[in-house]
Parts: sequence; C-alpha cells; structure tokens
Amino acid sequence: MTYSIKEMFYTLQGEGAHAGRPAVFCRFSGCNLWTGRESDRADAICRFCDTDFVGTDGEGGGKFATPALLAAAIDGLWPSSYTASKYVVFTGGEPLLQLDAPLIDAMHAAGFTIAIETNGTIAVPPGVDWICVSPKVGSKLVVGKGNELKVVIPQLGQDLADYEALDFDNFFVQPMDGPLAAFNTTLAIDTCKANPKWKLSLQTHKLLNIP
Ligand SMILES: C[S@@+](CC[C@H](N)C(=O)[O-])C[C@H]1O[C@@H](n2cnc3c(N)ncnc32)[C@H](O)[C@@H]1O
Ligand SMILES: Nc1nc2[nH]cc(C(=O)O)c2c(=O)[nH]1
Ligand code: SF4
Ligand SMILES: [Mg+2]
Repeated sequence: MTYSIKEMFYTLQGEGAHAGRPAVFCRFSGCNLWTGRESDRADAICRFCDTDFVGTDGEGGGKFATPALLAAAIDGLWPSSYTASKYVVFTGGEPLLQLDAPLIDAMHAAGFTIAIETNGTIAVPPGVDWICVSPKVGSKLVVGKGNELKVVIPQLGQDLADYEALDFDNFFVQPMDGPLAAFNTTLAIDTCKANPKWKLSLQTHKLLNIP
C-alpha cells in the first residue's frame, strides 16, 4: 500500500515514559476522529487536537509507494554514527489507519524499535514494541492493553476511574494544551497527588521549543 506521510523529523520524544529519548517521528496523514479542517473541529469527536496532519506537505512528508521506501526514508534521519538504539515513533493523525505488517517488518529489518501514539480505536497489529494509547471521550476504546495510557485532561464527561482497570504498565495524565493550559497543568498535578496511580506527562518538546 501507499503510505501518506505528513512529516518526518528526528527529535526527542517529548511525552510519557520515554520523554527525552531520541526518536524519528513519522506522522501519518489523516485521522478517524477529526478531518483536520478547522471548520469541522467543533463537530469532531476529538476537538482539542494540537496537530496539523492534513496532506503530505510537511518536512520530510510525501507519498511512499512501498514499506521499503518509507523505512529507508526514516532510517535516513537516524544518525549514521550511532545505530544501536534506533527508535521510531509512528504518530499522526491516527497511525493505525496505515501502519501495517509489511511496514513493521521493514522497520524491524532496518534495526528499529517501533513505538506508536494511538487514540486506541483501532486494534494494534503484532510487532509494535511500545504502545501508547491516548483515549478520547466520545470514541470507543478497543485497545485495552499496552505500555502507557496517556489521558489528556480534562475532557467533558471524562472519568479517570473508567481507565484504571485497563492493562497498561504506566498511567499518565497530560494537561490539555490550549487557552486553559496553565489551569489544566495545575489540575493534572493535583490529580496525580490525589491518586498516585497516575503520573504526570508534560509535552516537554513545547517547553523546549523543539519539534
Ligand atoms: C496528535 S496525537 C496523534 C496520535 C493519536 N491520534 C492520538 O490521539 O493518540 C499525539 C498525542 O498528542 C496528544 N494531544 C493532542 N492534542 C493535545 C492537546 N491539545 N494537549 C495535550 N495533548 C494533546 C494526543 O492525545 C496524543 O497523545
Ligand atoms: N517531540 C515530540 N514528542 C511527541 N510525542 C508525541 C508527539 C505526537 O505528536 O504524537 C510528539 C511530537 O510531536 N513531538
Ligand atoms: S485522535 Fe489524535 S490525531 Fe486525531 S484529532 Fe485527536 S489528537 Fe488529533
Ligand atoms: Mg505532538
């Protein structure tokens, strides 16, 4: 299949348990919970997205006709002098609309550990090494197991208790960015202190002004 990629870049994972880890980010185009058009945002299932995932016009973006071509482009962003810890984060948009077994195999063949950032509405194919699920109120969560659950707070109608029996190794709350970011950060800190099952995830790349 042909993969549609919005952008690709080499940076540090900003969020969650792997914050600070060098990674190639591969951002797929398209999402099942929002069109990405501002005119549709108010009617979308997911209304707080901070990301432009429309089209293929970003840095390193484009259409890749085969898994081998996409894997080679991702590999080309990793520093050639140090290949022991190759790490790719597939995000989007919603990566599970496009990530498939041939691409997973091609990334492993190139020596990469594979992470995904997903909204949890689509089953994860075998072989993904690190699964981060960020559930969205109003959507049906089908991925109940993974490495980290990263809940953006607050969302209208949200109850964190609904997530606490799921099978994840780490439970994070992440303050919703936007006009209420400062308030939401205080809320997230208070949430973790009141219920230490939860840990704080900050979008450190935004604090650092890196991609
Ligand atoms: C842009 S999404 C792409 C991956 C996938 N569609 C998802 O939602 O998990 C990447 C991460 O950013 C989070 N995110 C999106 N908008 C945000 C915002 N305004 N504030 C904080 N986190 C946000 C998502 O919840 C997700 O964990
Ligand atoms: N540095 C950095 N870390 C991230 N972690 C998750 C991101 C995403 O947009 O999925 C992201 C991102 O866009 N940049
Ligand atoms: S599910 Fe993820 S990519 Fe889609 S609109 Fe929400 S935050 Fe953005
Ligand atoms: Mg982001």
